Amino acid sequence: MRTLLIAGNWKLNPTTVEAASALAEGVKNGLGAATDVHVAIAPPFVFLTQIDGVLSGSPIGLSGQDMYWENSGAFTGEISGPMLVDVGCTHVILGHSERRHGQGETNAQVNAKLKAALGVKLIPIVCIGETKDERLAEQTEAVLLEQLSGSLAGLSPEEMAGVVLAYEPVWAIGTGLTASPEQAQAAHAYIRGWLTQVFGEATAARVVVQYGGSVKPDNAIELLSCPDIDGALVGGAALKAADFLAIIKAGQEVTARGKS
Ligand SMILES: O=C(CO)COP(=O)(O)O
Repeated sequence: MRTLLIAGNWKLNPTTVEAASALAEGVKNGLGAATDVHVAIAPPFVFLTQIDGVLSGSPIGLSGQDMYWENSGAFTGEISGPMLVDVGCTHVILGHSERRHGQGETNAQVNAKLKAALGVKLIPIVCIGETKDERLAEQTEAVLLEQLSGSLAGLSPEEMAGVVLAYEPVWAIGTGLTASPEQAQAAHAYIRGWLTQVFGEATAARVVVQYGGSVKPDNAIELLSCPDIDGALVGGAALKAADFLAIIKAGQEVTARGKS
């Protein structure tokens, strides 16, 4: 079985280094040394150094929320892969819908960032997912196909095996609307099928595909129990240590029970 990855995307929260440190401390203390599921948090860039210190000695991964495809140079406002590595990051989120739709980020740009991330040995978490209108127009699979083929273009099977995908239906993000386990599993099965076709069965079986979109303590078990859902990318509920820890616990329960 793939090891579940429960990751917290803090987005533009919290607004002070004290609050960010306290949140990270709460997650670290609650988790202890447990490693049966993988855990990562993605604080805002400016808090990464401080939080790397807080996480010292814990198995929790540290993630950037984005990065640029060049390593250095005249790119005002950007953050590069080597910089993330230098401040202790292990992961980086790429192509989040809030960047695709809010900042006009394209599949080609996500692909360039992905290759740069792999180049510095960061574990990329590549986000994909359809909008409400696209789902209503029955375009979900067409949108996933375009995002998968564009964002993951040119990867070898070995590189692909080290990439995490996050299926985040845009209509479920921050809305309290969660994809039903059936809807989520169907999308994940489509993604796994595409991976099998393009990269082969052995690689597809290794790729961790998270679900994201209003994951909460009370819906985590049923989502994480789905055969092709290998973790969660958590937004709002990752801002309360107790809620995030409860989602991690759900992952640990599913892991202990095993999936069919
Ligand atoms: O966008 C998300 C994680 O990247 C999900 O956010 P919410 O959990 O707040 O819906």
